[in-house]
Amino acid sequence: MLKVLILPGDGIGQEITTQALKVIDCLNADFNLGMMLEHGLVGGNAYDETGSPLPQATLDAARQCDSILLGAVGGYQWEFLERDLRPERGLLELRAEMDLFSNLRPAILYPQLVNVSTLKEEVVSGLDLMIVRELVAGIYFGKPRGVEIRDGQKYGFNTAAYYELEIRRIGRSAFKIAQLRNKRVCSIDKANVLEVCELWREVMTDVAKDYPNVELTHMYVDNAAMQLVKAPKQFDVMVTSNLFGDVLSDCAAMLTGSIGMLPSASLNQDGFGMYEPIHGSAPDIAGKDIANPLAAILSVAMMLRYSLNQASLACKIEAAVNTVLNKGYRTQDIAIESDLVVGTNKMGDLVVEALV
Ligand SMILES: NC(=O)C1=CN([C@@H]2O[C@H](COP(=O)(O)OP(=O)(O)OC[C@H]3O[C@@H](n4cnc5c(N)ncnc54)[C@H](O)[C@@H]3O)[C@@H](O)[C@H]2O)C=CC1
Ligand SMILES: CC(C)CC(=O)C(=O)O
Ligand SMILES: [Mg+2]
Repeated sequence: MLKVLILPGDGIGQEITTQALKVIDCLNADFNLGMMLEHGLVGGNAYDETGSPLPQATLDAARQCDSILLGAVGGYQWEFLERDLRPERGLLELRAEMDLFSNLRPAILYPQLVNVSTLKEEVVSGLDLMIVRELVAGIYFGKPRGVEIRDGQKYGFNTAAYYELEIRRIGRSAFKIAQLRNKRVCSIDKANVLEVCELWREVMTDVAKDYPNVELTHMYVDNAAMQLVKAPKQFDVMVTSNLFGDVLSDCAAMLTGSIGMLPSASLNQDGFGMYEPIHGSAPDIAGKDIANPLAAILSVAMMLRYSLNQASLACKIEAAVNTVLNKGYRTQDIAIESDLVVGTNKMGDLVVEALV
């Protein structure tokens, strides 16, 4: 029996996870998946109920399950809490506690959405790139950090830091993935300015020696942002640090039509994973039944493929998403005038219908 911990979180996290659960229920009922679900709290909801954005019970459950499915965390009402109590801190801690250092963010343009991308068809059609983001170190975790009074005024500071081993292991993840794809890794850094990136580049170059069939190139992050918009199909695998990966993956998401289309996997050394859409809790649209649940549903597909050894069921989910898009159904974020616009719930139902 596969045990999966469900952490819907806040805002649209709740609505989109409900749709992903419909898909899991269907796979359990009709395809004998045998997935047992446990539900837990994380983020703002967890803070409201327990006083912590990552309750001990959630962490204990995370340590005892085979995989985690997470919605999203955060919301306006928690923005003024002390930083360690904020929803985002709960998610960051969960990633760190489970050592989920390898964050895979595939940006794939479904052909049905080519006209929804903000870029021209010839620039984006056929886009299939993989962003490999380091997830448990770098400036999101570096110390010292804080805001204090210096020289009679407020002074804010964070630390961008990587150990060689932290760079080496994310490098290996990227090269291994590239070996299964088009055998090209582009490492993104800012080595012209930052010492930490100088080390990043040096270590990536060294890791590359173990993967002679994969081509390694380097690119500065400012240029990478431009190239993603100018000629995104030049990339196969992009490997980068925590902050740069966070920013570049939101950018890449828009090439596919919407941030509501991008799933992700966050893996540790043993292949244990947490799966979540790359978007946040979208408080601006929460509770309106308009959020796109496809990133959450496609995150279930990634879970089946990367952690649960069920690649054929993963393909079934992806095929079902394709079928629904082929029929012209769209949530608002990926709709153009001629499409059949449906809500979050209906989109979940349509994917389930296409599955069976
Ligand atoms: N992994 C996580 O849980 C993340 C949490 N956050 C948190 O989420 C909250 C909102 O942050 P934002 O910067 O606004 O980022 P966001 O990703 O939540 O939203 C950005 C924009 O994209 C839209 N959007 C996002 N997901 C969508 C979906 N599935 N369907 C249709 N439209 C969608 C939103 O309506 C909004 O206009 C903050 O509290 C932030 O800290 C942000 C990013 C990641
Ligand atoms: C902790 C999250 C709010 C960071 C983020 O934006 C992300 O992981 O995509
Ligand atoms: Mg982000």
